[in-house]
Amino acid sequence: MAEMNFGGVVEQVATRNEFPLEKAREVLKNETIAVIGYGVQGPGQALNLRDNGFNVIIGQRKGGKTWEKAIADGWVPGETLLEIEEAAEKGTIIQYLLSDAAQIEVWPRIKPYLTAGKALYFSHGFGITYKERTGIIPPADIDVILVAPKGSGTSLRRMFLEGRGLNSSYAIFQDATGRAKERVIALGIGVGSGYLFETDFKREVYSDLTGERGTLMGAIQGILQAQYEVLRENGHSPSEAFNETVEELTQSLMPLFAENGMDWMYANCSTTAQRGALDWMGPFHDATKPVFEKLYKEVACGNEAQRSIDTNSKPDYREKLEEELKALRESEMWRAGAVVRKLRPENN
Ligand SMILES: NC(=O)c1ccc[n+]([C@@H]2O[C@H](COP(=O)([O-])OP(=O)(O)OC[C@H]3O[C@@H](n4cnc5c(N)ncnc54)[C@H](O)[C@@H]3O)[C@@H](O)[C@H]2O)c1
Ligand SMILES: CC(C)(O)[C@@H](O)C(=O)O
Ligand SMILES: [Mg+2]
Ligand SMILES: [Mg+2]
Repeated sequence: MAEMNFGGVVEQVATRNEFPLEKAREVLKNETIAVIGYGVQGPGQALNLRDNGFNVIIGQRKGGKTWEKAIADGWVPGETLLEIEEAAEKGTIIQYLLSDAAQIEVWPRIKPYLTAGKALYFSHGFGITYKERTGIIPPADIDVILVAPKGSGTSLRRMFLEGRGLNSSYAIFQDATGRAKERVIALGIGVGSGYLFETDFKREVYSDLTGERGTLMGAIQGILQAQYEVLRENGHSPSEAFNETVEELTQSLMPLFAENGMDWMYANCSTTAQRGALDWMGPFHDATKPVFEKLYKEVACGNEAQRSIDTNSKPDYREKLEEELKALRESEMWRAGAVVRKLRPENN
Protein backbone atom coordinates (compact mmCIF):
# COMPACT_ATOMS: atom_id res chain seq x y z
CA MET A 1 0.00 0.00 0.00
CA ALA A 2 1.22 3.47 -0.82
CA GLU A 3 0.24 6.48 1.29
CA MET A 4 -0.90 9.39 -0.86
CA ASN A 5 -1.95 12.88 0.14
CA PHE A 6 -5.05 14.03 -1.75
CA GLY A 7 -5.43 17.76 -1.19
CA GLY A 8 -4.48 17.40 2.48
CA VAL A 9 -6.14 14.04 3.23
CA VAL A 10 -3.87 10.98 3.41
CA GLU A 11 -5.26 7.77 1.89
CA GLN A 12 -3.94 4.24 1.30
CA VAL A 13 -3.70 3.26 -2.35
CA ALA A 14 -2.77 -0.12 -3.84
CA THR A 15 -0.43 0.25 -6.79
CA ARG A 16 1.23 -2.00 -9.34
CA ASN A 17 4.60 -1.07 -7.80
CA GLU A 18 4.15 -2.98 -4.55
CA PHE A 19 1.64 -5.44 -6.04
CA PRO A 20 2.97 -6.24 -9.51
CA LEU A 21 1.24 -8.52 -12.00
CA GLU A 22 3.61 -11.43 -11.17
CA LYS A 23 2.46 -11.27 -7.55
CA ALA A 24 -1.19 -11.19 -8.64
CA ARG A 25 -0.61 -14.27 -10.81
CA GLU A 26 1.06 -16.05 -7.88
CA VAL A 27 -1.88 -15.22 -5.54
CA LEU A 28 -4.47 -16.50 -8.03
CA LYS A 29 -2.48 -19.36 -9.57
CA ASN A 30 -4.84 -22.07 -8.27
CA GLU A 31 -8.05 -20.15 -8.94
CA THR A 32 -10.57 -20.45 -11.74
CA ILE A 33 -12.15 -17.06 -12.33
CA ALA A 34 -15.73 -17.40 -13.63
CA VAL A 35 -16.92 -14.14 -15.19
CA ILE A 36 -20.72 -14.29 -15.17
CA GLY A 37 -22.19 -11.94 -17.78
CA TYR A 38 -20.66 -10.63 -20.98
CA GLY A 39 -22.27 -7.21 -21.37
CA VAL A 40 -20.03 -4.17 -20.86
CA GLN A 41 -17.82 -4.94 -17.82
CA GLY A 42 -17.72 -8.70 -18.55
CA PRO A 43 -15.70 -8.49 -21.79
CA GLY A 44 -13.38 -5.72 -20.51
CA GLN A 45 -12.48 -7.55 -17.31
CA ALA A 46 -12.42 -11.09 -18.77
CA LEU A 47 -10.22 -10.19 -21.75
CA ASN A 48 -7.78 -8.22 -19.60
CA LEU A 49 -7.57 -11.11 -17.12
CA ARG A 50 -7.01 -13.60 -19.93
CA ASP A 51 -4.33 -11.45 -21.59
CA ASN A 52 -2.68 -11.05 -18.18
CA GLY A 53 -2.35 -14.84 -17.91
CA PHE A 54 -5.14 -15.79 -15.48
CA ASN A 55 -7.37 -18.84 -15.73
CA VAL A 56 -10.74 -17.42 -16.87
CA ILE A 57 -14.05 -18.92 -17.97
CA ILE A 58 -17.25 -17.12 -19.00
CA GLY A 59 -20.79 -17.90 -17.80
CA GLN A 60 -23.38 -16.46 -20.16
CA ARG A 61 -26.88 -17.50 -21.17
CA LYS A 62 -26.73 -19.31 -24.49
CA GLY A 63 -27.85 -17.72 -27.74
CA GLY A 64 -28.20 -14.06 -28.50
CA LYS A 65 -25.74 -11.34 -29.35
CA THR A 66 -23.53 -11.50 -26.25
CA TRP A 67 -22.96 -15.26 -26.59
CA GLU A 68 -21.86 -14.65 -30.19
CA LYS A 69 -19.67 -11.73 -29.11
CA ALA A 70 -17.94 -14.00 -26.58
CA ILE A 71 -17.22 -16.54 -29.34
CA ALA A 72 -15.88 -13.76 -31.57
CA ASP A 73 -13.58 -12.74 -28.70
CA GLY A 74 -12.08 -16.23 -28.65
CA TRP A 75 -13.99 -17.94 -25.82
CA VAL A 76 -14.72 -21.57 -26.72
CA PRO A 77 -18.21 -23.04 -26.10
CA GLY A 78 -18.03 -26.06 -23.79
CA GLU A 79 -14.51 -25.13 -22.64
CA THR A 80 -14.18 -21.47 -21.64
CA LEU A 81 -17.71 -20.34 -22.56
CA LEU A 82 -20.38 -22.06 -20.48
CA GLU A 83 -23.93 -21.71 -19.22
CA ILE A 84 -24.15 -19.57 -16.08
CA GLU A 85 -24.63 -22.45 -13.60
CA GLU A 86 -21.83 -24.55 -15.10
CA ALA A 87 -19.36 -21.65 -14.89
CA ALA A 88 -20.46 -20.88 -11.31
CA GLU A 89 -19.84 -24.50 -10.36
CA LYS A 90 -16.35 -24.57 -11.90
CA GLY A 91 -15.26 -21.14 -10.68
CA THR A 92 -13.49 -20.62 -7.36
CA ILE A 93 -13.96 -16.88 -7.85
CA ILE A 94 -17.36 -15.84 -9.21
CA GLN A 95 -17.26 -12.40 -10.83
CA TYR A 96 -20.93 -11.44 -10.79
CA LEU A 97 -21.12 -9.09 -13.77
CA LEU A 98 -24.74 -9.41 -14.83
CA SER A 99 -26.71 -6.17 -14.92
CA ASP A 100 -27.72 -5.21 -11.36
CA ALA A 101 -31.36 -6.19 -12.07
CA ALA A 102 -30.38 -9.55 -13.58
CA GLN A 103 -28.21 -10.28 -10.52
CA ILE A 104 -31.41 -10.32 -8.43
CA GLU A 105 -33.24 -12.64 -10.82
CA VAL A 106 -30.33 -15.08 -11.28
CA TRP A 107 -29.25 -15.12 -7.60
CA PRO A 108 -31.20 -18.29 -6.61
CA ARG A 109 -29.45 -20.16 -9.46
CA ILE A 110 -25.96 -18.96 -8.44
CA LYS A 111 -26.23 -19.39 -4.68
CA PRO A 112 -25.99 -23.22 -4.59
CA TYR A 113 -22.52 -23.00 -6.18
CA LEU A 114 -21.14 -20.55 -3.60
CA THR A 115 -19.48 -23.24 -1.54
CA ALA A 116 -17.06 -22.71 1.37
CA GLY A 117 -13.85 -20.89 0.50
CA LYS A 118 -14.99 -19.45 -2.82
CA ALA A 119 -15.04 -15.71 -3.49
CA LEU A 120 -18.02 -13.74 -4.77
CA TYR A 121 -16.87 -10.62 -6.62
CA PHE A 122 -18.95 -7.59 -7.62
CA SER A 123 -18.15 -4.45 -9.58
CA HIS A 124 -20.79 -2.42 -7.79
CA GLY A 125 -21.95 -2.19 -4.18
CA PHE A 126 -25.61 -2.32 -5.29
CA GLY A 127 -26.63 -5.95 -4.66
CA ILE A 128 -25.09 -6.14 -1.17
CA THR A 129 -25.84 -2.61 0.10
CA TYR A 130 -29.52 -2.80 -0.81
CA LYS A 131 -29.77 -6.47 0.20
CA GLU A 132 -33.24 -6.06 1.76
CA ARG A 133 -34.42 -5.03 -1.68
CA THR A 134 -32.26 -7.37 -3.83
CA GLY A 135 -32.34 -10.50 -1.66
CA ILE A 136 -28.61 -11.02 -2.36
CA ILE A 137 -27.40 -12.42 0.96
CA PRO A 138 -24.23 -14.50 0.53
CA PRO A 139 -23.37 -17.49 2.73
CA ALA A 140 -21.03 -16.68 5.64
CA ASP A 141 -18.22 -19.05 4.60
CA ILE A 142 -17.20 -17.29 1.37
CA ASP A 143 -15.26 -14.09 0.67
CA VAL A 144 -17.33 -11.20 -0.69
CA ILE A 145 -15.25 -8.59 -2.48
CA LEU A 146 -15.56 -5.72 -4.93
CA VAL A 147 -13.47 -4.12 -7.65
CA ALA A 148 -15.36 -1.29 -9.32
CA PRO A 149 -13.58 0.25 -12.30
CA LYS A 150 -14.32 3.97 -12.28
CA GLY A 151 -15.29 4.10 -15.92
CA SER A 152 -16.89 2.10 -18.70
CA GLY A 153 -15.83 -1.49 -19.42
CA THR A 154 -15.03 -0.21 -22.90
CA SER A 155 -12.48 2.25 -21.48
CA LEU A 156 -11.06 -0.46 -19.19
CA ARG A 157 -10.23 -2.59 -22.23
CA ARG A 158 -9.06 0.33 -24.40
CA MET A 159 -6.74 1.68 -21.72
CA PHE A 160 -5.36 -1.82 -21.06
CA LEU A 161 -4.53 -2.18 -24.78
CA GLU A 162 -2.81 1.22 -24.66
CA GLY A 163 -0.69 -0.01 -21.74
CA ARG A 164 -2.47 2.27 -19.27
CA GLY A 165 -4.75 1.42 -16.36
CA LEU A 166 -8.15 2.72 -15.26
CA ASN A 167 -8.57 3.67 -11.60
CA SER A 168 -10.79 1.33 -9.55
CA SER A 169 -12.30 1.23 -6.09
CA TYR A 170 -11.96 -1.96 -4.06
CA ALA A 171 -13.76 -3.24 -0.96
CA ILE A 172 -14.13 -6.28 1.25
CA PHE A 173 -17.56 -7.08 2.67
CA GLN A 174 -16.74 -10.49 4.06
CA ASP A 175 -13.38 -12.18 4.67
CA ALA A 176 -14.09 -15.85 5.39
CA THR A 177 -10.80 -17.29 4.18
CA GLY A 178 -8.35 -14.69 5.51
CA ARG A 179 -7.31 -14.26 1.86
CA ALA A 180 -9.94 -11.70 0.81
CA LYS A 181 -7.49 -8.79 0.72
CA GLU A 182 -4.85 -10.48 -1.43
CA ARG A 183 -7.58 -11.92 -3.65
CA VAL A 184 -9.27 -8.56 -4.23
CA ILE A 185 -6.06 -6.64 -4.93
CA ALA A 186 -4.78 -9.40 -7.24
CA LEU A 187 -8.08 -9.33 -9.15
CA GLY A 188 -8.01 -5.54 -9.31
CA ILE A 189 -4.54 -5.62 -10.85
CA GLY A 190 -5.58 -8.52 -13.12
CA VAL A 191 -8.62 -6.76 -14.59
CA GLY A 192 -6.45 -3.80 -15.61
CA SER A 193 -6.73 -1.25 -12.81
CA GLY A 194 -4.03 1.39 -12.66
CA TYR A 195 -4.54 2.29 -8.99
CA LEU A 196 -6.89 0.72 -6.44
CA PHE A 197 -8.63 2.98 -3.91
CA GLU A 198 -10.06 1.46 -0.74
CA THR A 199 -13.77 1.90 -0.02
CA ASP A 200 -16.71 -0.13 1.31
CA PHE A 201 -19.75 -1.42 -0.59
CA LYS A 202 -22.04 1.34 0.69
CA ARG A 203 -19.73 4.22 -0.13
CA GLU A 204 -19.03 2.75 -3.57
CA VAL A 205 -22.71 2.50 -4.49
CA TYR A 206 -23.68 5.89 -3.01
CA SER A 207 -20.89 7.71 -4.86
CA ASP A 208 -21.36 5.76 -8.09
CA LEU A 209 -25.13 6.35 -8.28
CA THR A 210 -24.63 10.02 -7.44
CA GLY A 211 -21.88 10.41 -10.05
CA GLU A 212 -23.67 8.78 -12.96
CA ARG A 213 -26.93 10.63 -12.21
CA GLY A 214 -24.91 13.80 -11.60
CA THR A 215 -21.92 15.28 -13.37
CA LEU A 216 -20.95 12.15 -15.32
CA MET A 217 -24.21 11.76 -17.24
CA GLY A 218 -27.51 13.08 -15.85
CA ALA A 219 -26.46 16.61 -14.91
CA ILE A 220 -24.22 17.05 -17.92
CA GLN A 221 -26.99 16.17 -20.39
CA GLY A 222 -29.41 18.45 -18.52
CA ILE A 223 -27.06 21.41 -18.51
CA LEU A 224 -25.92 20.95 -22.12
CA GLN A 225 -29.55 20.73 -23.25
CA ALA A 226 -30.53 23.84 -21.28
CA GLN A 227 -27.76 25.97 -22.81
CA TYR A 228 -28.45 24.61 -26.32
CA GLU A 229 -32.14 25.47 -25.99
CA VAL A 230 -31.43 29.03 -24.80
CA LEU A 231 -29.08 29.63 -27.73
CA ARG A 232 -31.65 28.21 -30.20
CA GLU A 233 -34.53 30.20 -28.66
CA ASN A 234 -32.45 33.33 -29.22
CA GLY A 235 -31.95 32.72 -32.92
CA HIS A 236 -28.63 30.86 -33.04
CA SER A 237 -28.30 28.13 -35.64
CA PRO A 238 -28.07 24.44 -34.59
CA SER A 239 -24.40 24.25 -35.60
CA GLU A 240 -23.51 27.40 -33.67
CA ALA A 241 -25.42 26.22 -30.61
CA PHE A 242 -23.87 22.74 -30.77
CA ASN A 243 -20.31 23.97 -31.36
CA GLU A 244 -20.54 26.40 -28.44
CA THR A 245 -22.21 23.88 -26.11
CA VAL A 246 -20.71 20.46 -26.82
CA GLU A 247 -18.10 20.29 -29.55
CA GLU A 248 -15.73 22.85 -28.07
CA LEU A 249 -16.16 21.28 -24.65
CA THR A 250 -15.30 17.71 -25.70
CA GLN A 251 -12.76 18.45 -28.42
CA SER A 252 -10.85 21.41 -27.08
CA LEU A 253 -11.41 22.21 -23.41
CA MET A 254 -12.12 18.77 -21.87
CA PRO A 255 -8.75 17.30 -22.95
CA LEU A 256 -7.03 20.39 -21.56
CA PHE A 257 -8.74 20.35 -18.19
CA ALA A 258 -8.35 16.57 -18.03
CA GLU A 259 -4.60 17.11 -18.39
CA ASN A 260 -4.18 20.14 -16.16
CA GLY A 261 -7.29 20.79 -14.09
CA MET A 262 -9.98 23.46 -14.37
CA ASP A 263 -7.77 25.79 -12.28
CA TRP A 264 -5.24 25.75 -15.15
CA MET A 265 -8.03 26.24 -17.72
CA TYR A 266 -9.22 29.34 -15.86
CA ALA A 267 -5.67 30.68 -15.89
CA ASN A 268 -5.20 29.94 -19.59
CA CYS A 269 -8.15 31.43 -21.45
CA SER A 270 -8.88 34.98 -22.55
CA THR A 271 -9.26 37.52 -19.77
CA THR A 272 -12.84 38.00 -20.98
CA ALA A 273 -13.70 34.31 -20.58
CA GLN A 274 -11.86 34.21 -17.28
CA ARG A 275 -13.83 37.13 -15.80
CA GLY A 276 -17.15 35.66 -16.98
CA ALA A 277 -16.41 32.12 -15.80
CA LEU A 278 -15.27 33.34 -12.38
CA ASP A 279 -18.44 35.43 -12.02
CA TRP A 280 -20.89 32.77 -13.26
CA MET A 281 -19.51 29.66 -11.54
CA GLY A 282 -21.11 30.80 -8.27
CA PRO A 283 -24.68 31.11 -9.60
CA PHE A 284 -24.38 27.73 -11.37
CA HIS A 285 -23.04 26.16 -8.17
CA ASP A 286 -25.85 27.65 -6.09
CA ALA A 287 -28.54 26.61 -8.58
CA THR A 288 -27.38 22.99 -8.82
CA LYS A 289 -26.21 22.19 -5.28
CA PRO A 290 -29.77 21.66 -3.97
CA VAL A 291 -30.38 19.23 -6.84
CA PHE A 292 -27.23 17.26 -5.91
CA GLU A 293 -28.32 17.27 -2.24
CA LYS A 294 -31.72 15.90 -3.20
CA LEU A 295 -30.09 13.30 -5.44
CA TYR A 296 -27.75 12.09 -2.67
CA LYS A 297 -30.68 11.77 -0.24
CA GLU A 298 -32.66 9.73 -2.79
CA VAL A 299 -29.65 7.44 -3.25
CA ALA A 300 -28.96 7.05 0.48
CA CYS A 301 -32.55 6.21 1.41
CA GLY A 302 -32.73 3.53 -1.28
CA ASN A 303 -35.35 5.23 -3.47
CA GLU A 304 -33.02 5.41 -6.47
CA ALA A 305 -32.14 1.73 -6.13
CA GLN A 306 -35.81 0.78 -5.82
CA ARG A 307 -36.72 2.84 -8.90
CA SER A 308 -34.02 1.08 -10.84
CA ILE A 309 -35.11 -2.39 -9.62
CA ASP A 310 -38.81 -1.69 -10.33
CA THR A 311 -38.35 -0.31 -13.83
CA ASN A 312 -35.76 -2.91 -14.85
CA SER A 313 -37.99 -5.78 -13.83
CA LYS A 314 -41.07 -4.65 -15.84
CA PRO A 315 -41.79 -6.91 -18.84
CA ASP A 316 -42.00 -3.91 -21.24
CA TYR A 317 -38.81 -2.33 -19.83
CA ARG A 318 -36.75 -2.73 -23.03
CA GLU A 319 -39.47 -1.17 -25.25
CA LYS A 320 -39.97 1.80 -22.92
CA LEU A 321 -36.22 2.30 -22.63
CA GLU A 322 -35.84 2.21 -26.39
CA GLU A 323 -38.48 4.97 -26.70
CA GLU A 324 -36.59 7.17 -24.24
CA LEU A 325 -33.25 6.54 -25.93
CA LYS A 326 -34.84 7.24 -29.33
CA ALA A 327 -36.14 10.60 -28.08
CA LEU A 328 -32.61 11.53 -26.97
CA ARG A 329 -31.04 10.29 -30.20
CA GLU A 330 -33.58 12.19 -32.29
CA SER A 331 -33.40 15.44 -30.33
CA GLU A 332 -32.19 18.30 -32.48
CA MET A 333 -29.06 18.75 -30.35
CA TRP A 334 -27.77 15.20 -30.89
CA ARG A 335 -28.86 15.10 -34.54
CA ALA A 336 -26.86 18.31 -35.03
CA GLY A 337 -24.04 16.61 -33.09
CA ALA A 338 -23.96 13.63 -35.43
CA VAL A 339 -23.39 15.98 -38.38
CA VAL A 340 -20.77 18.04 -36.53
CA ARG A 341 -18.89 14.87 -35.51
CA LYS A 342 -18.70 13.79 -39.15
CA LEU A 343 -16.75 16.97 -39.89
CA ARG A 344 -13.91 16.02 -37.56
CA PRO A 345 -10.71 15.35 -39.53
CA GLU A 346 -10.56 11.70 -38.38
CA ASN A 347 -14.11 11.11 -39.68
CA ASN A 348 -13.79 12.39 -43.22
N1 LIG B 1 -21.25 -0.77 -17.69
C1 LIG B 1 -20.12 -0.39 -17.09
O1 LIG B 1 -19.18 0.07 -17.73
C2 LIG B 1 -19.97 -0.53 -15.59
C3 LIG B 1 -18.96 0.21 -14.92
C4 LIG B 1 -18.71 -0.05 -13.58
C5 LIG B 1 -19.48 -1.01 -12.91
N2 LIG B 1 -20.48 -1.67 -13.57
C6 LIG B 1 -21.20 -2.72 -12.87
O2 LIG B 1 -20.83 -3.97 -13.42
C7 LIG B 1 -21.93 -4.88 -13.38
C8 LIG B 1 -22.25 -5.37 -14.79
O3 LIG B 1 -22.74 -4.25 -15.52
P1 LIG B 1 -22.78 -4.21 -17.12
O4 LIG B 1 -23.12 -2.80 -17.50
O5 LIG B 1 -21.54 -4.82 -17.66
O6 LIG B 1 -24.01 -5.17 -17.38
P2 LIG B 1 -24.95 -5.29 -18.67
O7 LIG B 1 -26.19 -4.52 -18.49
O8 LIG B 1 -24.12 -4.99 -19.87
O9 LIG B 1 -25.35 -6.84 -18.61
C9 LIG B 1 -24.40 -7.87 -18.42
C10 LIG B 1 -24.94 -9.23 -18.81
O10 LIG B 1 -26.16 -9.54 -18.14
C11 LIG B 1 -26.81 -10.49 -18.95
N3 LIG B 1 -28.22 -10.57 -18.55
C12 LIG B 1 -29.12 -9.55 -18.51
N4 LIG B 1 -30.30 -10.00 -18.05
C13 LIG B 1 -30.14 -11.33 -17.81
C14 LIG B 1 -30.99 -12.34 -17.29
N5 LIG B 1 -32.25 -12.08 -16.95
N6 LIG B 1 -30.48 -13.59 -17.16
C15 LIG B 1 -29.22 -13.86 -17.50
N7 LIG B 1 -28.36 -12.95 -17.97
C16 LIG B 1 -28.82 -11.70 -18.12
C17 LIG B 1 -26.60 -9.95 -20.37
O11 LIG B 1 -26.71 -11.01 -21.31
C18 LIG B 1 -25.17 -9.43 -20.28
O12 LIG B 1 -24.26 -10.43 -20.69
C19 LIG B 1 -23.07 -4.11 -12.71
O13 LIG B 1 -23.01 -4.38 -11.33
C20 LIG B 1 -22.72 -2.65 -12.99
O14 LIG B 1 -23.28 -1.75 -12.07
C21 LIG B 1 -20.73 -1.46 -14.89
C1 LIG C 1 -19.66 3.79 -16.48
C2 LIG C 1 -20.36 4.25 -15.19
C3 LIG C 1 -21.41 5.31 -15.51
O1 LIG C 1 -19.37 4.82 -14.34
C4 LIG C 1 -20.93 3.06 -14.40
O2 LIG C 1 -21.12 3.43 -13.05
C5 LIG C 1 -22.18 2.41 -14.94
O3 LIG C 1 -23.06 2.11 -14.11
O4 LIG C 1 -22.26 2.13 -16.14
MG1 LIG D 1 -22.78 2.76 -12.11
MG1 LIG E 1 -19.45 4.24 -12.28
